[in-house]
Amino acid sequence: MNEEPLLATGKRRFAPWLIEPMMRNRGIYMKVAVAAALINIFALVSALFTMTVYDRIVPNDGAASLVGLSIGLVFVIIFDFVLRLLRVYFVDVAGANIDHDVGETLFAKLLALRLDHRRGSTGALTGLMRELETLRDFFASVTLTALIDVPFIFVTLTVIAMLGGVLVFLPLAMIPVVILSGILTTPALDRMSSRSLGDGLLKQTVLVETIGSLETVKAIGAGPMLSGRWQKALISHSESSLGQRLISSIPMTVANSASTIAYCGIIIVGVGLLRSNEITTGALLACSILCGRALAPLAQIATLLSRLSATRVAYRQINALMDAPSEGPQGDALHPGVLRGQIELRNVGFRYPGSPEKALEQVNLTIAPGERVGFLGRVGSGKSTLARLVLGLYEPEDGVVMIDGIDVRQYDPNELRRLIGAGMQDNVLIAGTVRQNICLDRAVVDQDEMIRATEISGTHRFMGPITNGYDLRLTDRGDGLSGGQRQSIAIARALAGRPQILIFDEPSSSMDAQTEAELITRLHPEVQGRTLMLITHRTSLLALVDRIVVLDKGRIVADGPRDAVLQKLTRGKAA
Ligand SMILES: Nc1ncnc2c1ncn2[C@@H]1O[C@H](COP(=O)(O)OP(=O)(O)OP(=O)(O)O)[C@@H](O)[C@H]1O
Repeated sequence: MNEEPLLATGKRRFAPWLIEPMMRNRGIYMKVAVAAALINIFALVSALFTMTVYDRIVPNDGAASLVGLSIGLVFVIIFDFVLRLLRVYFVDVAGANIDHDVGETLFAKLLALRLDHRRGSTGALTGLMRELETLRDFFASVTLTALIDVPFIFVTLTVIAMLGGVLVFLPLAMIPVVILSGILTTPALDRMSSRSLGDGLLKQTVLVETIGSLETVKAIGAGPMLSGRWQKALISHSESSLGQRLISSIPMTVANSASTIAYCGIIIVGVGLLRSNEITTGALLACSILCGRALAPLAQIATLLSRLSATRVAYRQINALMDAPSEGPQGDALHPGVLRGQIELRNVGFRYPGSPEKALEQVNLTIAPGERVGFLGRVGSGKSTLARLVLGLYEPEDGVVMIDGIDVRQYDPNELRRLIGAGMQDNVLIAGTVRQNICLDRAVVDQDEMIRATEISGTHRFMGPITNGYDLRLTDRGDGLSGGQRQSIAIARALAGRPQILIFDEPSSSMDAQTEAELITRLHPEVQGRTLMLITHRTSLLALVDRIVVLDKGRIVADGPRDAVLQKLTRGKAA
């Protein structure tokens, strides 16, 4: 089990993966700012309308003026309505754009992530990707526009001061109270958001693990154990989420109470001022309305602060993923057009992250173009690891792995792997049709090439005769097919496009002897002239190779012509 912590710590700077999409949307945010500014100005109008009605129209019985004012007010209300709708629309558009751009960068990063720098389990990584939604929710939230409202708090307060004099001190006094409540709760909220995210990832880990291997979980009776883990994760997550919600509600509640206190204060003090004729009734009413307007953004800022906390935690985690090293060279990668097929490992040593033992040690091996080599060795001797290093999935700790005399780290990893046909041990198929699984959107693999590959691998025999054969939809990992059928499709996938290098890791382990024998007969002409690395425990497959390399505890212990090595091994066993 991976013992690394799920959550990364530190680093707060804003990264280009977020800033650049935000900057690309600055035009939209400008429109939001203009709409928000106009909405704030219109908010003053209704208060001034009330004041005019009470101070000028009621005493003078000016019905005509009231009609005129009301018509003006209707226009203002319609404008305000349209602007509010537009504000929501623009913020949503910007949020969706940022979500799309960041999501694309994040997925590309996930694909390019060096396997030795992968943190946490599959479930935790899935959970981390979901945190993108927290970021999107923040940038697509209208609450964000509260920031634009902040300067207007002071505009509104100035109008209150002009109309009600000392009354302005009541809402003014509430501002530091609300800000202080936000500042004081932020550290606890940060801690709770971080804990809640960690607990959420733990929950996701149990969930993904259980769903991904439901059949095995049921078959081996691991349900109660996983139920226990799920219960624990649920309790922990609901506790931390509760704490998070509770703390985040404090500044919001303070803001609401502060608004009520200021409003009541204005009425109480205002009545005194009214009696001493220092203000008019209209001014008192306008001040009480404006007080609510002035403090409303504060409640929104409090909401923003609580969202900011969760967003900051999500940002840090995603940023840690973005900062992890990517595959391929730092500078310009080499783009191999074709490969000759020469493979060389020079003094290669390799250790899996966190493992005390080396999986490979001082491996020296040269495979000439067109040479077909079988790899034998006991369980855990390092055969699959060798294949992973040739594919550039991991980097060697010592020495160098070269293809056609070039360090594999210099190549563009995707292009290199497109030129190598690989059938790895687990034969995982991707959700989609059988055709998609074999062709993988590769231009070089047309329908004829697909059929040619499936005829060799044996897939055509079971997919050809059924109605929707190649369009049969597979669920993720290829569940719904037998192990041997999955293996056959994986072989077709590797052969399609006639790659110059072929790597097979136990290609026939799930096949019966008859199917395997037929596969060997069909593969024989196919592998001629290609470089073949064939990892196997089955001696029957060795008919395909001319040379055998034997590994033991990560070292090469025998290397030579097939029959000579096999004889040596048989003699060794007999002795
Ligand atoms: N992803 C991994 N993380 C950590 N250690 C690993 C990982 N994969 C393999 N190992 C370890 O590396 C060593 C070599 O494993 P490898 O899979 O290369 O052996 P193998 O010869 O292919 O075995 P098998 O015949 O069982 O497939 C083993 O000790 C194994 O425990």
